[in-house]
Amino acid sequence: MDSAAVCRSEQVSEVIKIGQVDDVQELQRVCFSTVPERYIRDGDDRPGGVGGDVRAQERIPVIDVGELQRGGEEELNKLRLACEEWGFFQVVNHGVEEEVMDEMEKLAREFFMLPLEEKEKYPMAPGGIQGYGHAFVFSEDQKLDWCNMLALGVEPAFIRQPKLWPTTPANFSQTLEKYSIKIRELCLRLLAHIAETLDLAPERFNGMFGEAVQAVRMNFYPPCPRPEMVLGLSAHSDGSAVTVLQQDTAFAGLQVLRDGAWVTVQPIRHALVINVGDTLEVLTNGRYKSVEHRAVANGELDRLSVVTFYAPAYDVELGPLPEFVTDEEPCRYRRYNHGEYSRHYVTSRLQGKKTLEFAKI
Ligand SMILES: COC(=O)C(/C=C/C1=C(C)CCCC1(C)C)=C/O[C@H]1C=C(C)C(=O)O1
Ligand SMILES: O=C(O)CCC(=O)C(=O)O
Ligand SMILES: [Fe+2]
Repeated sequence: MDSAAVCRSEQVSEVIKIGQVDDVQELQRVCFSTVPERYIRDGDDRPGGVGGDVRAQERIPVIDVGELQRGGEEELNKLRLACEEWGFFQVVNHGVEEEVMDEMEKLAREFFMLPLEEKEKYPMAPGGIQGYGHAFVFSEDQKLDWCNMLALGVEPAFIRQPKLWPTTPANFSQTLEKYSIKIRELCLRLLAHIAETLDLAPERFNGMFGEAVQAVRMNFYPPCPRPEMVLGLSAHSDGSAVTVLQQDTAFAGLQVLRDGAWVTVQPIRHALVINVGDTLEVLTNGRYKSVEHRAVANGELDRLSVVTFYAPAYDVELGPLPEFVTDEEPCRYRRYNHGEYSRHYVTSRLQGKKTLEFAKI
């Protein structure tokens, strides 16, 4: 693409038609003052839209995992409250070394800074889920997110598509392996503590997940000339059991829906953001709920997030655990196969919590 191209709408739509519809970094590079129509959200769907108040002052809870590991009752109570009332919290003293996090962030950033031709060596197939591109786009009239993404299956080995793992920058794959091992350990610890908050045996969740699925999605949000009109990432809940999100501290781009308003997650350097996914909502019969969240773009700054989804194996059958089904709390979700849910999730648009209707009774 010619970087000196004059910014006319025909040219922008040509960019879209020649298959670069999703590459917002290219749009930003070539034509910085214009945002193509497909990215412009309808009023209510915009960051400041009606019914979408932003409460920037509120803070999601911060949990000290070291304290949980030491058996701290107070911290466990904080975790229970965080899961019950927020579905979102940040963790500190989480055991993932800062150097490992920094290296992952650096290499992910370097990947997104590569020329488009290089990144396109790892293409996400249309309607696909792994590789570089835009997932969750299924029709021409669908609004697009102001985001580029690289998504990769990590564990178990059979979900990996090694051809989609970048060989540039050097060490990307090695670093992702190392990072994923540490994040997996954290997921195991967190699920054990979450089980404790529910008076379940610590191994209860992991014991039923089989060969758990772990996938990573790296989201890059370049600056946008009209950030008030676009979304970096559409509102959604995650299909996982838990999600671990690492974000840079440039600006606060992640927002969580709470009591009808969007609460901004203020980045804390080297903390990780954790959220309850749809799987835990089903297992706890809605006691802990997956929460809608979205990302917004910024006029001057870019933003990177590295997101790990941790979920049961595809062959696991799920439904509310008997402990959470009582006369007062009747069963709210049917039993289903998690592989089927994963398929349903990745073939649906990101649209709030709509995907979970799959499981609702
Ligand atoms: C773009 O990808 C996603 O947003 C995503 C996909 C995750 C996956 C892969 C990249 C490889 C194959 C496995 C899996 C589908 C998990 C989101 O993941 C959510 C959706 C489900 C279901 C989940 O467990 O996490
Ligand atoms: O980038 C963010 O802050 C949000 C990312 C996210 O929610 C996701 O990848 O599922
Ligand atoms: Fe998410």
